[in-house]
Amino acid sequence: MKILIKNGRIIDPATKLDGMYDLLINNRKIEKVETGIEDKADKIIDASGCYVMPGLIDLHVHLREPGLEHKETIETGMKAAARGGFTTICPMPNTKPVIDNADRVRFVTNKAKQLGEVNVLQIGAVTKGQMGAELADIEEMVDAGACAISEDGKSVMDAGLYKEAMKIAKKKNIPVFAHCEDQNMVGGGVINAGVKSEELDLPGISNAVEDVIVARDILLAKETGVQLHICHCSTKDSVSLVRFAKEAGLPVTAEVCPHHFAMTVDDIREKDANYKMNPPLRTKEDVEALKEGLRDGIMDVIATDHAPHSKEEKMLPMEKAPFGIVGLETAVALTMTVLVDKGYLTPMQMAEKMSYNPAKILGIDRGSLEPGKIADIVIIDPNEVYQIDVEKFASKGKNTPFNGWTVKGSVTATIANGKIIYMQEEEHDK
Ligand SMILES: NC(=O)N[C@@H](CC(=O)O)C(=O)O
Ligand SMILES: [Zn+2]
Ligand SMILES: [Zn+2]
Repeated sequence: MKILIKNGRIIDPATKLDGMYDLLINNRKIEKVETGIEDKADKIIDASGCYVMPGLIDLHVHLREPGLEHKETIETGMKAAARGGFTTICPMPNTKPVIDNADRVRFVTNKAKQLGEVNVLQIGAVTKGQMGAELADIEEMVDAGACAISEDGKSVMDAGLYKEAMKIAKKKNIPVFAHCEDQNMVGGGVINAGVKSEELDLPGISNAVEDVIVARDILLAKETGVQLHICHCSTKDSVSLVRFAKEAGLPVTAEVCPHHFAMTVDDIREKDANYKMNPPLRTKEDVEALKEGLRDGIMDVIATDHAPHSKEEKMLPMEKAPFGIVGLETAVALTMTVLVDKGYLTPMQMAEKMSYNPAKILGIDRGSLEPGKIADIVIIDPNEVYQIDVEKFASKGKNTPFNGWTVKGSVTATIANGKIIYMQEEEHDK
């Protein structure tokens, strides 16, 4: 099967190529990237006016299977990924049961392989049942294919135990993905602590809840030498701490989620649980620091933290509803609209943060458009203006505060392992 992508703007961080070229896919691999390719192909895609980037890699999603299929399944999550331009996704282990042994890693991996072409790399838990008391079977999980370990949903509060896990991760040459939240400081908080939480009479979450664990985990990475990736950074001081770690030469990387740079706590107008996520939406000052951190290369990755929940769960009062919003099908639009279109990031930097850097963190041979590589590709129309409509999502989760937002930038096609897994058909509503 040959696919020829004509007239696109090829943006490839691996080769630093940014220009108008054609790209030919042959037998699941990229064969050549040149001007005026005239080879016969089974399918020709006209990418005029579009960006052609390496397929996006999301280091942080929640697929909810096994056990929480009413929120999302591996299948619906993979469809949402394809629609969002993602060719590789890393599901977190906070399912029911928790992914804390080799069999469960294999269960997700095998099921995903049967279902389609999106590359699904499972993350294993740090402790058994994510209970924080006893280490999970980390070595066996890595041998079964786990790409990283994480306790996402909470922090491992026992620093001694976490340090042991880090030593094993270091030995097995995998990164630790850290959810940073001091359990003893949260105090039932639901949104950012400040004027808004007082106005809405809701318990608040201070920045320090995140920052103290970011600092601790960086110091643990220093002591163990483990590759530490800090999930969903939301505060100004998180950015400063990551900057400190990088200046000290530590193997630390960090991610920012679109909602944390696209909205502030002031966007919460009423008690609507679609605005409830962990960490919470922060202040303008924090958002500015996150955007600058992304621009300046301190923050390496944009990941979605796609966290689907059912309508019923999100209809509950703010204090009772679960934390989390969906993100796979809005990430490109929000990144394009808020960062690229506004000049914070170049398209090349976007490709770095959504594909090239995640591939490097995982140590996988993807995230590049170089001839010879696996053909994982996303085509993005940077100029299409439309409204986000949750009813069009492939995800079961419709929980997002961005429904109805007017955005600029859409995914027109996604190709994984040389196969077209999504092609935009309908025009979006203007
Ligand atoms: N981010 C969230 O608000 N929720 C996530 C857990 C997590 O990422 O910490 C979830 O699993 O729903
Ligand atoms: Zn988390
Ligand atoms: Zn998460």
